[in-house]
Parts: sequence; C-alpha cells; structure tokens
Amino acid sequence: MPIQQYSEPEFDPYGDQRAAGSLDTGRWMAPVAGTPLAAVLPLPGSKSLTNRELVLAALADAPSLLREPLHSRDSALMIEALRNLDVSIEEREGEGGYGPDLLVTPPEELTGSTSIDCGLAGTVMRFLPPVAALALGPVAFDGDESARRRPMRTTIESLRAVGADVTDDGRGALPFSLFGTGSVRGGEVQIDASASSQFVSGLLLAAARFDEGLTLRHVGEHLPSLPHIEMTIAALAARGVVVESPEVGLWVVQPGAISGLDVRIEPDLSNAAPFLAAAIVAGGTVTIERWPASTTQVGADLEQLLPLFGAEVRREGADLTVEARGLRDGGPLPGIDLDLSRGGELAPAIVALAALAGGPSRITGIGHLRGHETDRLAALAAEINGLGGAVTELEDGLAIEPRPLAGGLWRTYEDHRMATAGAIIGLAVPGVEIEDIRTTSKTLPQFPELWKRMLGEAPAPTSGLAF
Ligand SMILES: O=C(O)C1=C[C@@H](OP(=O)(O)O)[C@@H](O)[C@H](O)C1
Ligand SMILES: C=C(OP(=O)(O)O)C(=O)O
Repeated sequence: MPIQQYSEPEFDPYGDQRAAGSLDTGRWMAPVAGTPLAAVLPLPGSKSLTNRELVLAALADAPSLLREPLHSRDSALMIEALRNLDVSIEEREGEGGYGPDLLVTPPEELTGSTSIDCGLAGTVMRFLPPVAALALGPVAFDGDESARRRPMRTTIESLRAVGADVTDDGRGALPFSLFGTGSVRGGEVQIDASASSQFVSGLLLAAARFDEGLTLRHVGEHLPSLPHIEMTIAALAARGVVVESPEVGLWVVQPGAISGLDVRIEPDLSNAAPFLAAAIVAGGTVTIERWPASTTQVGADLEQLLPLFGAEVRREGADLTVEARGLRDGGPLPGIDLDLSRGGELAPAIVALAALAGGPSRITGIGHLRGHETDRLAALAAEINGLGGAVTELEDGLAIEPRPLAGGLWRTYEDHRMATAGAIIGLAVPGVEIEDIRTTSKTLPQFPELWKRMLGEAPAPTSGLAF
C-alpha cells in the first residue's frame, strides 16, 4: 500500500496526538512492542538525493522532472530557496502515491536580491551558497537558532577563494550574505572538510558552472561521509558532468553544462534505519519496499551493520527484510565496536541499539556529529544516561556500557534522528516519552504514522522487553 502524502489534507500524521491533546507540544509516548513484528513499509524519497537533484536541476541547461521526491521540511526549504532565486518549480501529479513530482525549470539567469531560510538543513546551508554566488544580486542566508551553531566556515572561506564576495561576522556560521555578480571565477581551492562532507558536495554541485571549473583539495585530518561525496559525483555524472578524482581528497571539475534529467528518487535508506532496528528490538520481520538494487546511499550499509546485532538481512526482489529474534526471545543484543565515519547519519539508530545491548560498545569516527542538528554525541549520552544508561563521550564517538534502562523524558534537541533513536529504545523500555516527535518532519513527516503501522496498531503492553 503506498504511503499517503503528508500534505494531503485528509492525512493527519499527528492524529493520535491531536486526540491525546499533545499536538501543541509534540510530546509522544513511544509505544512498547508487544508481539514480534511483521511489517511491510513504504518509505518516501531520500533527502540527500532530492536536495541534490533540486540543486542540479536549478543549475541545468534544460528542465528536469523529479519523480517521487521527498516532501518534508528540508526539501520544502530547498524548494522555497530556489524559487527565491527565480527557479521555477511546479508540482506535477505523481504516480506512486508518494506525493507530487516536481518539474524544475532553470531561469535564464539566477537572480539574487533575496534571502534564504536554511531552517536546520545542512544540505540547504552548504549546497546553496555556491548557487547563490552564481546569481545576480545579494543573497542573505540565515536559519533556525540551532542552525547558527552548525559549522559554516569552510563554505564561507572556500567561496571567497573561488572569487565570491561574502560578508559574515567572523564566527564561521550563519547568518552571512553573498553578493553575486552572475558568475564565479572558480579555480584551485584547498579546504578542510573534516566537519562535514557537505562542504565538498556543495562546491562540486556548482563547480561546472564556475568560469574556470574547480580543482578542490581536502587538506584536513578526517573526511567523513564519503558515500555522500560519491552520491554527489554520481548525480553529476548522470547529468553529463565528469568529476575526476585522481587521489583521495582531490576532485577536478571542468567548466561545462549540466544537463536536465528525468530522474526517480530512491527511498530514504537512512530513514529505514529506525524501522529495521525495530525488528532487532521487537523480533519478527520488517520489510522496506523499493530497496534499490544498487545505490550510493549510505543506508545500504545497514545490510552489513544490522547483522552485527544478530539480525538476518535478506533481499527478495525489490524488498529488503530484516528478521531477528528480538530481546524477549533472543536475549540481550551483543555489544559492538564500530567505526561509523562513513555513515554518521546512521549513528543515532545504531547507538540506540547499542544502548539495549548486554555488552559494552564503542562507536567511533563520528566526532563530526557534534556539528549536526545538535551535538549528537552529547545529546545521545545525556538522554541514554537520563534513562539510567552509562554512556561516555569520547573525542570522536561514544562508549556505551550495558545498564538496565527505565522510562523517562527523552529530549529531542530539534533533531529528527534523536526522536527516532528514542522511539527505538521506547520499543523495549516502557514510559519513554519523546519530547517533540514533530522534529521528524525534517526528513520524514510520516514517522508517527509509519511507526504505528509497523506495530500493527496493537495496544502497547505494560511490560518491556529489555533486561
Ligand atoms: O550530503 C548529504 O546529503 C549529507 C551528508 C552527511 O553530512 P555530514 O558529512 O556533515 O555528516 C549526512 O550526515 C547528512 O545527513 C546528509
Ligand atoms: C546530519 C543530518 O542532516 P543535515 O542534512 O541537516 O546535515 C541528518 O539528517 O542526519
């Protein structure tokens, strides 16, 4: 059954909370899993693919059609921002039940004299400044209060290095302004992308439109989220732009045109993580439909990661299924020792599972999560410890000791993945109350509805599964 589109008036993803009177606050009592799961779930489009394709469509030399794109706060912010730069984005009836497709028509010339609200979206704040630098006229960037804490210095300094005029207050963060002249010189640039792969992706997405193209070298200590850079390179290749990478941390893009494209967006495999993790906690099976046969999405790593917790992962046609015995029948999960630098986006779900394990875990390579929607290392440690856990922050990760957990408030820090991590723990621990489930609208507004559907709408039992 296709998922309903969140913007359709008859669909209310917060219906339960409205009935319970908690809609105004977003408070959400995480349901405990009673019986083993047997869920088959559709998932909406990938945030990372949708926002890349929107940017590339805006820079292309012909219209593009995005089929089955994500419709969420992050994609809405990207659409709004591009419209402010004079890009035409029209809704077209979609086929799969995932909401409208998007027809994107680039303007003759991108126009500034506008402002861009980045919300809390890393893809908007790191991908759009190079686009705005190509526009004619000033563009002011700002975002949510918490967005002003996310690292932006590399974007600001690299744009100056390619010849753009940027003014900021020197904090290396939002807000800042660009004064576009209609073109960007480009050329050779060195950056430190240790804090985010999005600094690299943002420059590469626009580089073919720079007068001299771009030779970009990463000189920092870490390069996180490599699959997201590969996703950028693949999205460019599909539009006729070759990114040469003669060595790790060096990318060369020649100046040239970006083609229009008719492209179907894959489901968001990172958003599959909490649902697939649920099978490990509750037992039974969770199946995600339309799992791509091959992909650059780091969520594909779940196929290797979830078996570390004893799950079986199998593909049948276009479905991916995770089957597990669950805490009730299978006992505590094994602890794990993992470098997650490739897939920091998956860390909150993996850490939630580790918090339910019977042995110690270390998850490293994720120091850059301190610059995500919130400082995710501090937030995960604080919230798990608040339920009775024993999590220690490391310089680049978390160490998790096994402890029995008890219910309590799980704060969400405006972070969608904090909310879903709390929901995973709440499957096994009665009384976990998520502070604001509405944060999931950043990339998956249907989360409460899908979670309920996954649980078969069974009434929550009173006893937990863990320990
Ligand atoms: O390019 C992208 O679409 C993303 C890159 C990653 O950012 P970081 O490298 O900052 O972790 C990822 O965590 C984020 O959710 C999306
Ligand atoms: C880090 C994330 O988002 P953003 O694109 O805002 O960086 C995320 O979704 O986990």
